[in-house]
Amino acid sequence: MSGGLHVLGAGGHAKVIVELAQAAGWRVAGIYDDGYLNHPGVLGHAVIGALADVPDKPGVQAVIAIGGNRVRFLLDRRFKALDWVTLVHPFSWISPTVHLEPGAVVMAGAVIHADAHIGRHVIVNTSASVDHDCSLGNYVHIAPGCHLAGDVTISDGSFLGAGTTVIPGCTVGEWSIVGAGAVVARTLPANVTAVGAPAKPIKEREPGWHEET
Ligand SMILES: CC(=O)SCCNC(=O)CCNC(=O)[C@H](O)C(C)(C)COP(=O)(O)OP(=O)(O)OC[C@H]1O[C@@H](n2cnc3c(N)ncnc32)[C@H](O)[C@@H]1OP(=O)(O)O
Repeated sequence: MSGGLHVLGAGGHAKVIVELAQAAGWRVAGIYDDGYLNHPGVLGHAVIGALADVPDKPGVQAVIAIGGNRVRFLLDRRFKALDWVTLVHPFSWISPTVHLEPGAVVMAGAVIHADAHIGRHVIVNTSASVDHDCSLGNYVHIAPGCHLAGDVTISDGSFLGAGTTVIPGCTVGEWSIVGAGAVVARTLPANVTAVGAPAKPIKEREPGWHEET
């Protein structure tokens, strides 16, 4: 932790990430955002440059503080050399059998049970629970208050809105969006937006939409 933590993004989510990092013992080394000019700062920390100014070198420890899954996917692809850290809030609980991939963040009040797998740059947001044997793919975001029962799979890039519940054994396909308050009671396909209880697709996107720049 000696060089401190470089934070990519300076919006509302960055406020939560900065406080999470500090609670976990990190010093903020710098915050970067393309809207850095005249930025008021993040909780007293200046925004020191654009994303292009991030020193993309081995040994530079960093986290992406942007809630949009596609943006985290693109930044992970852009910054090849950074050492992505995992951040775990001291007031969360994670089974020692859980595997967290680089860049994953776990907010206050979250609980992750045995043998869950948490992918790259995943956000397990405030007071979410992830039960035994769940698998969260890369760039997933489960918003505050989501509850995943056992053996659930959330595939790469998918977003679960606040308060979503997923029943045991269900899968959400890649790069799908589930509306706040939904109950996922059947497996959902990739690249859809689904809402309601039970959650049903209401919109569909072309596969690969998240790759477009
Ligand atoms: C700390 C943080 O803040 S983390 C961020 C947490 N953020 C969230 O939880 C936001 C979750 N987002 C939502 O639920 C959004 O409403 C989305 C993603 C489902 C909206 O998707 P869009 O494609 O923009 O849908 P749109 O707003 O056009 O709505 C389409 C229809 O679905 C309905 N709808 C939208 N959201 C929901 C929902 N959560 N549950 C039920 N119905 C919904 C709309 O009323 C609309 O119905 P209508 O066609 O009968 O008028």
